[in-house]
Amino acid sequence: MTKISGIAASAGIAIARAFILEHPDYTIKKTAVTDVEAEVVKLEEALDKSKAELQKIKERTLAELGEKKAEIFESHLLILDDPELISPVKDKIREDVVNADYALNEVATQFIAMFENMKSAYLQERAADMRDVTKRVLNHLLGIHYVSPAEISEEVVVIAEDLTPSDTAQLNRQYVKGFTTNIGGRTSHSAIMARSLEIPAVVGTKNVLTQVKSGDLVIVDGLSGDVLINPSDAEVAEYSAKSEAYAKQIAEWRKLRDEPTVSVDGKHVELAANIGTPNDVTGVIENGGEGVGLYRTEFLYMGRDKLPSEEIQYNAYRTVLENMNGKPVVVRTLDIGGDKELPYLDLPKEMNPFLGFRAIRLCLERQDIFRTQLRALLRASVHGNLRIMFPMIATLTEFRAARDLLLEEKAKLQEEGQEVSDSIQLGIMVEIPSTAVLADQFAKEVDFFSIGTNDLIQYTMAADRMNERVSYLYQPYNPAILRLIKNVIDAAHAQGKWTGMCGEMAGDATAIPLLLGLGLDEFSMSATSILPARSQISKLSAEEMKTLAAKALDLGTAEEVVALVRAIGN
Ligand SMILES: C=C(OP(=O)(O)O)C(=O)O
Ligand SMILES: [Mg+2]
Repeated sequence: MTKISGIAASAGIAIARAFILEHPDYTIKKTAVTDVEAEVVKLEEALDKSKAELQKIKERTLAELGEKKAEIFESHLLILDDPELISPVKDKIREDVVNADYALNEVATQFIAMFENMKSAYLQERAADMRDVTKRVLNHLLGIHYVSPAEISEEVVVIAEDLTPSDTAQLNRQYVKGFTTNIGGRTSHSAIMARSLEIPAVVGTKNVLTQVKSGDLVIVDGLSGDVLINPSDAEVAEYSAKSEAYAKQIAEWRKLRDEPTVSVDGKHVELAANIGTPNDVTGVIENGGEGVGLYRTEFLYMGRDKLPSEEIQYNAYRTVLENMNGKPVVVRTLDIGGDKELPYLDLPKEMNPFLGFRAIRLCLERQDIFRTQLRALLRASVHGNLRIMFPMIATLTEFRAARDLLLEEKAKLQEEGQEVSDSIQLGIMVEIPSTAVLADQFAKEVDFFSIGTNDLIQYTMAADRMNERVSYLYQPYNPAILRLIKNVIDAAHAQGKWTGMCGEMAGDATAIPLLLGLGLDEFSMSATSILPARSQISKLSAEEMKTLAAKALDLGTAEEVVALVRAIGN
């Protein structure tokens, strides 16, 4: 057995065979061939293998997920049978005397560009199908063995260098029992999504990919951050018992589902959930969330080929508001950039994407994108208790500019006779130190703050949240961070406003006593963290935590703060 350690990113234990997920290299070279007919045969064989594969996937999808989801594979099969695509590829092989993969790639690229430039949304979407199908055939031509995360159909633990948020979104919980990666941190977006999918995960192991072979038995302990490769029978038994104990603990927490969140001395706080898609609302309700404290709308913009229309967005926002049944829902406007990319926006590569053209900076420049989202939100506002929040606000001027666009769109909608709620609270994320420092000025103009510690910590400590090499500097408990949090909470309270926190720190058992003591009003976290947090708070005294927080603010290091909190035996 080999044991390696990483960062515990999503709780739970997974025991299954390893599935190595690697993104293939599709660099294609043009080569002059001597036997063109052999290339044509190669192409035909690759087409046949692709069709057989697609047929199988289609049948499985039909049986497991229904007709609608299986349709996509039917359309892929049709593309492979389409003479308008296949004949020009064969012609090119014969006329240009070139290799099959080159000819296919050239012809398909032209079709993709043509579809992308079509006016009809239906035809634009065909570009994505064409891209997918081409890759499948190229896999056979180039001898690449690639199975996309969506196609995994047996119980596995996924092993990868890194997972993008869109890879993670494709993971099927039924088969993917856990995952572990070389890079990433607890607040990288794949880790955040693993928590909402409730898939145990360990990230940032640095070398799991070189240690594990496909088919090895792997244990991923998302509670401790350990990964065991080819464990003994005794170890498998030990971890199975640990997994059962964890399941029992969850059942115990579930009893608190419909209870309010109150400390021993009667202080109420609100425990809300972070979500990425309307589907996540089920988890929020199952886990007793008192609201949605952060709806990361950028996932609505991912996994597609173009911007989502106002209607698509309106439906998503309305679904979340209706399903939350009057409970508050904080929707954050588009926060693209950093580790969340939108290939179809074709933005230039940046040296420091986390410090670059992202979130509100992009929205204030690309007002077409921003206004569409604001309209969709305003229209949806009549279906529940909507709160709107702007991400990455660095200056009051940015907030005012964003607020003015919102007000303009509201006035336009009302002129058009559309109903818009008059009680939408408008707040900002506090994730840039300048805003945390100047919170007293912001508090006069916003309705609420939500502290985004994932970014606030990385910007305050100058330590990339995705880079495990500097993860030792990523210190939620550093007194510098605690002082910024206190500044924000006090500034809000002085103006009669509330402060929430939607960074991962809000659900962290070591941070919770301090945050309660600092007077945080709303804690927003992964849905699965809500019940443990409720249980923890019910055993704490808010008054005592006030004293604890005051002591922590006076300490010099994160380690001293952790020791102080641990000493209360929480
Ligand atoms: C919640 C936050 O936003 P995101 O993780 O999406 O950057 C944060 O920065 O704390
Ligand atoms: Mg952020």
